[in-house]
Amino acid sequence: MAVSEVSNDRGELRIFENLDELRTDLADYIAELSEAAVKERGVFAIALSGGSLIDLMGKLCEPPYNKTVDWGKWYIFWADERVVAKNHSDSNYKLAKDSLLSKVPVVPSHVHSINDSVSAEEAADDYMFVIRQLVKTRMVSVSDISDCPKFDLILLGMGPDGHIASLFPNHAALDETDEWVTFIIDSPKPPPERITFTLPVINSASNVAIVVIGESKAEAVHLAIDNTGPDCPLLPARLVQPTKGKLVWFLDKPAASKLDGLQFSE
Ligand SMILES: O=C(O)[C@H](O)[C@@H](O)[C@H](O)[C@H](O)COP(=O)(O)O
Repeated sequence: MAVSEVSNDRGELRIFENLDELRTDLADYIAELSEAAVKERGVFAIALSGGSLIDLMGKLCEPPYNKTVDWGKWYIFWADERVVAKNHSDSNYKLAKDSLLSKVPVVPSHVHSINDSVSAEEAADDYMFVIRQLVKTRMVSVSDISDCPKFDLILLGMGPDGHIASLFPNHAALDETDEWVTFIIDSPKPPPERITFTLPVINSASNVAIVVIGESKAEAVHLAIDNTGPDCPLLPARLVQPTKGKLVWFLDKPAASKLDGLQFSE
């Protein structure tokens, strides 16, 4: 149960007393969206990120979710990936596989990780091609206002600098509007080579969740959510504004500690 739930023009904020409550609510949220998408479209297209998010999704491997979620209907993607071998400890695919995907009955052919044997540029092109094929067969929906894929859910973490996926502050990748997937070779967070969904794809999703824990992110959470002045830096996380979809923030109390005017109610 969130200690505070508020909705404003930056989406719905769910703030939790402790990580166990956050984990349970996150699992419920994902399970409910999965059920709704499977009912409506027969499949659930979900994109993951790396970092602490994957550990926070851990409850999905436990009862009741491991049995009640329709895992066979999941189509799994990455909103961003490090361009390393799939068995490398930096791989977001490996992180998700080891901690989550290997513990639930997903269909291996529905797990769409990047081609790890080519350059970052080729991996981005290749990933876009893969997504395009799945849009054609409507395993991934298409936005009715852009030609972008419309994922049922995109899950993001956020760094202390306000980056989401592999879209970093002041990086040219933030301005990419022609491609669905782009690449960078100078990530400030190692490793340097990454591919990432672009903002138009993120903002075309039906649902986007940004999951942030820890005091080191409190300032970025404030800058990404509160109505700050024009002199404040424009963080990538602030540019997450789903056009028609719904944005939900999952925060623990330390991450939420610098939000303006927050009243914690029991
Ligand atoms: O591959 C990556 O590095 C991630 O996708 C990245 O966007 C991550 O989600 C944030 O950096 C937050 O990571 P933490 O939650 O571990 O701080």
